[in-house]
Amino acid sequence: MVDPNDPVVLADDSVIAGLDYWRELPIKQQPAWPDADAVARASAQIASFPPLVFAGEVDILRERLARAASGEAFLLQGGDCAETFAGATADQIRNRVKTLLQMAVVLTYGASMPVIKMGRMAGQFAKPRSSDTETRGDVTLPAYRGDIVNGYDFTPESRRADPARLVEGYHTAASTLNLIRAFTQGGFADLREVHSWNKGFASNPANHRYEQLARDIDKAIRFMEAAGADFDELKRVEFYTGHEGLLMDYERPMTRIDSRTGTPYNTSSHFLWIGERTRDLDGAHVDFLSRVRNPIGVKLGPTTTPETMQKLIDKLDPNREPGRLTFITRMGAGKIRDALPPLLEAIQKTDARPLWVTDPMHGNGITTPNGYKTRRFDDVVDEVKGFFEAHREVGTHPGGIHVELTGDDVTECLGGSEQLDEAALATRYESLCDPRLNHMQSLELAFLVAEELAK
Ligand SMILES: O=C[C@H](O)[C@H](O)COP(=O)(O)O
Ligand SMILES: C=C(OP(=O)(O)O)C(=O)O
Repeated sequence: MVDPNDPVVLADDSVIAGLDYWRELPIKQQPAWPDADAVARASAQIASFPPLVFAGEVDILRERLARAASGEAFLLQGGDCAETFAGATADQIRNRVKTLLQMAVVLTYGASMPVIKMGRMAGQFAKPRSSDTETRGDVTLPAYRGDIVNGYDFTPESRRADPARLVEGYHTAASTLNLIRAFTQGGFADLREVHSWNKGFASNPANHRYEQLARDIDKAIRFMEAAGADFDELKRVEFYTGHEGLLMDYERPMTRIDSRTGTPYNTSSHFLWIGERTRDLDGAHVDFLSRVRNPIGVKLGPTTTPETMQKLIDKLDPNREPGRLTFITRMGAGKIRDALPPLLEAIQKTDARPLWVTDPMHGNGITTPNGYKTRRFDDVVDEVKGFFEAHREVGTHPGGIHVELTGDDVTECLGGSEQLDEAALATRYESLCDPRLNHMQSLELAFLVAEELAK
């Protein structure tokens, strides 16, 4: 039995109270690994690999998120529902980064507000599922839990949880992050490249609107350059990573002791969130993530009560540290206007000031008669509007948006100005789990959010 205050001796001999107490607690959504020794070997190997992100970067992000929580910045968080190993190609990573940069420009320009850019990238490999199994015809197999656990192909071999995937997950995250860093630090993300981010995407109304905005930005930059401004600072952008902190056999060995402060940081990504299915107050995920220094997000669905919210705050942010806690609401378009205001009102009566972010995707899932999991773009837009309305009503800050998106022209969500219909879903549905906004729908959403922010 582990005592929550017992010191835990880590591989590097640092001693941290309670870091492994989660092992004593109920835990959800973990794979049924067939070979415990192989998992232990894979975890030990990961523990010996270098960190993917550094504690100093994590601290800067916390400061940035604190600004968003107080209404001085806005968080844009987006990327695949489930990253795949095969999808970690230069083209796909670049398209996602370009899409996020374009959205960030639309938001920054439209709302005159700094935008914190964060990819659901370089680690979003593990998925919680509604059911442990999937049945097709008369065959039942383990559900696909993300590439870091098992394969998507519907065969017993592929669906078997394979610990070697943990190590592959680390390497895929490392190469993805390497490319992200090259794109965002090496000149590609320079604001003077604002036009080139639009290149390669199919012509559509959102792209045209973007081109117009890019021309305005260009003009402003040329004017400032002529006036002697030094734009070297524009060459690099801060870009952070985040994923669901779900798979403990990956997250625990990626947690290291910061040599500066002697405290634990999860070095798999800058930001981690706890999902709607694993945010039990007495569960393993909340306990473990309460003990790392990274900024932490928690998904809040429509049944969240003010009492639960308060307990999550006390557990995850006992010191009320600015930027530490983000609530990501995913209520559903039909529920947000009723479900969110009571939470916002309750928080106003406390000393807590979390960052509020809307996830307009996860409460709006539907399945079409032809069997596709999808979302209506109109519902996504409606939830975003409901989020802003609720904050305006209560007087709190709408601080960010969290979306599942891709830079590719997939057909996974219904609607948008291309008016994708049910038949179109069959043409390019590529997500292995939930449907993502395509490039155009993502840009359209950014324009809408910019308008809401500017109101
Ligand atoms: O992304 C979120 C969840 O992993 C996903 O919605 C679960 O989908 P399922 O209900 O098909 O398991
Ligand atoms: C599983 C997810 O969301 P939620 O926990 O809100 O269902 C997700 O964001 O991938």
